[in-house]
Amino acid sequence: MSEDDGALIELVGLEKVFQVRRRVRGLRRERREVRAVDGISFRVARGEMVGYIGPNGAGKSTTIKMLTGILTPSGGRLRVAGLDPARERTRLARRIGVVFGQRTTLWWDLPLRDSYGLVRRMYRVEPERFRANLERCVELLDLGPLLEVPVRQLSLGQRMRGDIAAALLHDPDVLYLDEPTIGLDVISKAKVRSFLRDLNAERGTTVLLTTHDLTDIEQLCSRVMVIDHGRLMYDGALSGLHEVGESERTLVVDLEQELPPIELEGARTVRVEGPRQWLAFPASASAAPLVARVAREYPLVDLSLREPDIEDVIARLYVGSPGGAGVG
Ligand SMILES: Nc1ncnc2c1ncn2[C@@H]1O[C@H](COP(=O)(O)OP(=O)(O)OP(=O)(O)O)[C@@H](O)[C@H]1O
Repeated sequence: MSEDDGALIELVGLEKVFQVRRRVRGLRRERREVRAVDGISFRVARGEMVGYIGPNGAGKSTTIKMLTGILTPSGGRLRVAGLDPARERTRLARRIGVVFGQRTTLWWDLPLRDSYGLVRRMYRVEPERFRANLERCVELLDLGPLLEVPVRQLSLGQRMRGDIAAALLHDPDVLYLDEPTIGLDVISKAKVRSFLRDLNAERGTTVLLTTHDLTDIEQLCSRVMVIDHGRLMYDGALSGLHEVGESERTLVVDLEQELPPIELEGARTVRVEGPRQWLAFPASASAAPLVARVAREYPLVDLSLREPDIEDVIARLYVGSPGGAGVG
């Protein structure tokens, strides 16, 4: 791959196998292989913002670690910004930024400003560029009042904003975000999301986002990849998940009086509460014939249609996979 064809990240049949030793019966040990990433291929073009989701243990972190060069793949090919991450880790570090929601890359005892100074020296960012980038991050992430505060005194939301700024001071082409909104309150989440949207729109920064919060994906990513058991289960628009997840829509009907569960072909009554009943039917089917039949055969007062909840769709997708688990 060259960077000219627009792909900034390219994986071809990527694999990572861990050898784990388990103690079995007394002192005997058994070797076991864990295929954490089991032949994954995808391309991410410059400027894309892609969600990378899956249940716990699916292989997301292992993929990200290979993309940053921390782990060496067991098989397959991998290029990021035209570089081989494991072999050219130092050169790659100048092109990527990484934010882990669960841990900070900042120095606990130092005020944010000093942490940023260290980042500048580590990445040898030119003073002018550093000043401009810092100014921009401070303004957009509301960091002004926090610059002199030691990191250990920051709230989780403040620290996360501080971490995001630290990952961007050297103008990376690619930003990996691992659970960037985990544990944040509603306002902090909104701030982080709006900053990432602006960053992507204005700078064209390519973003790969791992999250368990589907609102992050809904609000930020036009494309989502679903991984389970180290394999790519889905790669496409978030809306397309409804089709592969065999999701259902729900017709909520209010009848004139309490009645036994409605029985109609092509729908099943999933809930009855007094005169209100919930009818589930395949999301791919049209609602019109069902509505017409309910109206014809039952004393109807009102009705409404509910679209499938994306969380349900993804949970279904995981459950449908071999040995699948629930949403992590
Ligand atoms: N260093 C390691 N040694 C052995 N097995 C590992 C190692 N790192 C990860 N694994 C295993 O590889 C599989 C994938 O783990 P990974 O951390 O990539 O999943 P994940 O999708 O990031 O999960 P989570 O959402 O819980 O962070 C799991 O079965 C895990 O136990």
